[in-house]
Amino acid sequence: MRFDVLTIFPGLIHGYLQEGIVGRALTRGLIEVHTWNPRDFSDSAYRRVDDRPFGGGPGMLMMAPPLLAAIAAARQANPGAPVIYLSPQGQRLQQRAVQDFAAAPGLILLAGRYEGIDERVLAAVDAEWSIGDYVLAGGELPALVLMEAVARQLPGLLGHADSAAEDSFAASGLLDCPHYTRPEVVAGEGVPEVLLSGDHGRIRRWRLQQSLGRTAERRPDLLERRGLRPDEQILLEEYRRQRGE
Ligand SMILES: NC(=O)c1ccc(NC2CCCC2)nc1
Repeated sequence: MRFDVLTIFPGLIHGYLQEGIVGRALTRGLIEVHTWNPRDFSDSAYRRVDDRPFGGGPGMLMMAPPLLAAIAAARQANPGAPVIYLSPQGQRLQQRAVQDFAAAPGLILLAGRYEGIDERVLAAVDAEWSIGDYVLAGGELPALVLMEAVARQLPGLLGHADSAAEDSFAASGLLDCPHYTRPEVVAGEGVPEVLLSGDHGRIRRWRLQQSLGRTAERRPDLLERRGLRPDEQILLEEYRRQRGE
């Protein structure tokens, strides 16, 4: 899958991609990442990409012409890829959308800087997405978040076991259960004995029960939307009894 990122700080994108699973996906050729710097598309002497806002107001805005030219170049290089602008005004990114993006032929990600971009650029943008309700100095981190979330969905990236487990929770719509590894005792705290029992049916049941309980406690909104199977309802009631709720 090919990602094209439009950014005046290409180093931020390439730097992050040296490590981790996205870095590995790059070296393994599972993904390609190209950056386009709007400065290279500026027709001004000083490669200007920003200017003062009409109507006044603090800070600077990114000018439309360099961004529109960079978008056109990226579309040429990544045909069929949707152009996505990362901003707090966008739709909230959730796992469902990540899975849909993973099926796209490619993605072109526009990372803004300064106080934002000229509104007329949005005529060349297919969708606006937000990674959360907070404001960052640039769209590069949101672009990297989207790229990593999508890359993890690509077959062959995580290796069979992990991606299957991951999907089970993403598909289950529940929060993850607690995890433990060696050493068995940490600061006097042991590991739930069920996990040492070797009884895989019991372990699966305990993990589902923990996911249900934690989701009910921390994200009741997720349960609202998802609903519970009768067997899950029973597990959750038992969880609550054990917790003395
Ligand atoms: N929540 C977000 O996904 C998000 C995206 C971009 C951004 N800042 C950018 C947007 C235009 C100038 C800086 N802040 C936050």
